[in-house]
Amino acid sequence: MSDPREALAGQLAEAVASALAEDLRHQPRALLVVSGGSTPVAFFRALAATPLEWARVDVTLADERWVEESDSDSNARLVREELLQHEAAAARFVGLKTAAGTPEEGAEEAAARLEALAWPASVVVLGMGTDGHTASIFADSPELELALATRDPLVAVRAPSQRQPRITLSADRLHRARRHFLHITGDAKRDVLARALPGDDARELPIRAFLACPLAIYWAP
Ligand SMILES: O=C(O)[C@H](O)[C@@H](O)[C@H](O)[C@H](O)COP(=O)(O)O
Repeated sequence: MSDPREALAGQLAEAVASALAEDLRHQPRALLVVSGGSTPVAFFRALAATPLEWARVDVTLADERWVEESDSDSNARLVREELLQHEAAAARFVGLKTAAGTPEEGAEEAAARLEALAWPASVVVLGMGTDGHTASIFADSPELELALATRDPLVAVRAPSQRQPRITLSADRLHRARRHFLHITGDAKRDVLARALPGDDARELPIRAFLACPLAIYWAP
């Protein structure tokens, strides 16, 4: 029997590629917003191998750790190494990390880069932590309420639970997409999602800010 997580990654890649292709029939460029972390690797590899007019696709991140791309924690590095390969190498990547020393100092330049992209995004792919965070909207961060409420595109985040300062697309900006996918695996995340679904306080479990997008949930054991 095939690995359920590999099968899920392939199904998600198929759905995302189909969404991008559909939008490219009606507009000059299509925007894909992806999350980092470990879960997306199989999805990125499957999507990278998918034929598409990638030269007309912009890719950006839902969030970024404020580290150099040489750092193994960099989401930009993950995207370049796992997604922007093969067929998808032709896509235009717009990262969130700038040369500024902190995300607070870099947010303005990063926001200017984002404004040039084809909003609303065709697709936003979210992950989720077992604390219910998504992107870098963390329940323990002092910037939580701002990230949930601001209409600014980006928020600098300093969550005590996280090793590095981060920058995240705000909930408002993440909502500016035609399609939202949640890509999670394992029983622990399934249980967190089960706890999130009946509630509505996104301050407790930030994933709740996206449960009515509508949201296509891609989960495997
Ligand atoms: O930068 C990040 O870490 C992601 O954007 C983050 O929101 C991720 O989706 C979750 O933390 C899940 O991460 P895993 O896939 O590693 O469990």
